[in-house]
Amino acid sequence: MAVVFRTCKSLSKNAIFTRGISSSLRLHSQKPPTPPEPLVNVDVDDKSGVAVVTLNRPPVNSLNTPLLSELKNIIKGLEDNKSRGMILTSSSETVFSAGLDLMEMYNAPKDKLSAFWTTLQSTWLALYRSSFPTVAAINGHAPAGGCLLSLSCEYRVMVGPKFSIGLNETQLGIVAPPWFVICMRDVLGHRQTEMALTSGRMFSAPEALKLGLIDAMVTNKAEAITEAQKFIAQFAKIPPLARKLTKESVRQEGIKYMEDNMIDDLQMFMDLVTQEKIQKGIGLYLASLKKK
Ligand SMILES: CCCCCCCC/C=C\C=C\CC(=O)SCCNC(=O)CCNC(=O)[C@H](O)C(C)(C)COP(=O)(O)OP(=O)(O)OC[C@H]1O[C@@H](n2cnc3c(N)ncnc32)[C@H](O)[C@@H]1OP(=O)(O)O
Repeated sequence: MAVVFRTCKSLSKNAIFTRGISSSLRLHSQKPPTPPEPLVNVDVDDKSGVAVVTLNRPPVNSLNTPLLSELKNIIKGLEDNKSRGMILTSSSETVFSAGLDLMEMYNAPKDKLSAFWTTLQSTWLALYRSSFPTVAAINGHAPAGGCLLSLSCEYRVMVGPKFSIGLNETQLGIVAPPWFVICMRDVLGHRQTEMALTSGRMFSAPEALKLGLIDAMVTNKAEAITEAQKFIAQFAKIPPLARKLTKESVRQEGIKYMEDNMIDDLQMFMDLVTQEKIQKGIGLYLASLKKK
């Protein structure tokens, strides 16, 4: 797996920024400061043109505005570079993503809350409608927003059996927005989605496989990446434009929902999340996570 520098340069603003800073600082000081780790890494394979995109925000890859923004820029960069495919995975050994960063929603000023949700909306749309094949290599727990990212890809390979996945929002006293529901329904169908979402149930990898929430279960990350590459390889001989238009057609409901309802969806989020009892609930949940 090789990092294509030209691609990375155009993909990660962070990469250009850190290179620029460190080379100029070297003139003035002995020890250049360590550049910050990117929140999302991207490695493009020279031969296949497939990108492995790795969420890298320890400890649990909770999705905050900067991470989502970086992910969106990477997806846009891959589009511009006519990527052959993208595999989304995590640098953590136990967590794919803990979902939305609850700190972004707790006692947050309205402008930050609004920026957070609109970044989530646009990042989701970029991933959901991406023209290239997408696979989630789910190498750890994937609750809520972590599950949403997985569902937005075309194929899911999960490391099992001990990790879990699901949309657990109702357990937290919050409501999965309609586009989360559409994503789940795309994959599970109406009845199983209703059962899963109303209970906020988290599924073990074997349960998820049985239900169809994931497509394959493997025992480690390397196997997950190999399976993901195999899925993407099957599109090598399919004309990309036909594939892209077909994907858009199949996913039209979700795409249209978001395009037509961005502002209303933001309003619903703001109205719900700023309620006192919801804030209290998020605070208690965060405290329970920290007490563990
Ligand atoms: C009708 C239409 C209405 C429309 C309205 C829309 C409203 C929708 C609003 C919100 C939607 C939200 C979706 C979400 O994604 S909410 C997030 C839900 N996530 C979770 O429930 C997962 C919580 N985390 C865990 O279960 C675990 O952390 C786990 C991922 C299993 C990993 O466990 P472990 O490895 O043991 O790690 P720790 O639990 O010890 O966590 C380490 C530290 O990370 C902090 N943490 C964990 N998760 C989050 C998070 N999501 N956000 C922020 N911080 C998180 C945790 O507190 C630990 O912190 P510290 O080290 O300081 O103790």
